[in-house]
Amino acid sequence: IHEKQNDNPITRFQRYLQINTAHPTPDYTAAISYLISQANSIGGILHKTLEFSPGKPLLLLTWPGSDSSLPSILLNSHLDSVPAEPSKWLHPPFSATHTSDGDIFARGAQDDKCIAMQYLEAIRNLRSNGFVPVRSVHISLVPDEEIGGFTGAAKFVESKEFEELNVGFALDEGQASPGDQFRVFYSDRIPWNLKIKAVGRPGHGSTLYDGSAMESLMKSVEIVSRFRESQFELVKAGKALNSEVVSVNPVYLKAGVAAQDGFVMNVQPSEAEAGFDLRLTPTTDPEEMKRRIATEWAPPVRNMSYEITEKGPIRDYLGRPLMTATNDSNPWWLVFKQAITSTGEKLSRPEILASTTDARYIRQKGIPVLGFSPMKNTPILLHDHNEHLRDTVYLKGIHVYESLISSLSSFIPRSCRQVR
Ligand code: MET
Ligand SMILES: [Zn+2]
Ligand SMILES: [Zn+2]
Repeated sequence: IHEKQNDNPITRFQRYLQINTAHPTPDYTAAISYLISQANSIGGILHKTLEFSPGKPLLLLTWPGSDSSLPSILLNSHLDSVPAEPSKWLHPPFSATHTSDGDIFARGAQDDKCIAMQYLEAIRNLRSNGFVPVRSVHISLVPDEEIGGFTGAAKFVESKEFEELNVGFALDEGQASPGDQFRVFYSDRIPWNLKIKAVGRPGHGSTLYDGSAMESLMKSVEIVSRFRESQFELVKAGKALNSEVVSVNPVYLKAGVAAQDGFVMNVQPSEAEAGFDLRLTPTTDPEEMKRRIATEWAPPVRNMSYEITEKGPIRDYLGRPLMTATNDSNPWWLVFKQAITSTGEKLSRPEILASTTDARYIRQKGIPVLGFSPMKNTPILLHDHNEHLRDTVYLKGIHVYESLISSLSSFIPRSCRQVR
């Protein structure tokens, strides 16, 4: 009884949540050694730690299948979390406090440490029921997703270790569903970091003159805001989901001598800059977006310049948008859907994810990936204060993964069945 109290699915989840994996100093070493200890306690799971960028370890766990010639199943989860502001939380963000209501409070409870532990718990249960997978099941626990994945998943998918996995289908994180149906994501939006900069003649703070850096930048901010509104209107009118339009949100403004100390307030600066988080839909024409930025948002006639940092790929290796088919043409989709419905659960219409995940790097290789986090009747709290997950929702998710992992790992396409 004592052991059960101290070691059960909830306490094992809490222990993972208590490891501080927040940027800028995520404790990858502790997270990985904890996950290895969990894999060891399950038994029959191989582990390998890879390091593609210094100080950025990646853990690969493998539950070997009985037929290693078949493409494998990959379950991905990132190790890192975004920072939290502890003073704004009801419970410390790395306490993993379990309240009397059943909620578990922690940064990472939804995004996305839940799925890593749920994958493992599902395998633990399947193994103790004597289930043996046909296809190998791999779990990748990757660093640095929250800062773009360049030093994590992006390097991993280009490695010989990844190629050797021969992945046929992958699951990655999704997002909570406030309603009674699970959500599933077939694509992500594409993040661009945009900086626009204006230069102009400096001048006395009392003078009205044309073409100051501030005036130019403010004109641009207005134009960007109008574009933002045009997109938001479509959402508000119910014509599109958030994830089906282009979003642009200002994330910083930088200008002026006054910005440094606030004392000198009589100088109009010679440079002014704004930064935006821009998210394209998977089918947005990137060239058209660039033309808009160059001609309307940062035109040289207003002495403006811009810099776009594309955070990851836009098209796959064949030049197609990074989208996974969710129709009969994709047998994995049918297996996925069936595995969910067989647990008595419902799936809502497949969506594009408004944010962005490491799934884009795997899709770029031409591998089908679905974004899925089994959290329903749950408020969407990723990156928010008081991120939490209900214990019953977490436990239900383990059973959903048992169904998914057993179905996906034993799936044999019709064309192969005859030969066998
Ligand atoms: C900018 S790369 C993606 C980081 C994070 N997952 C986001 O969507 O914002
Ligand atoms: Zn995430
Ligand atoms: Zn996140």
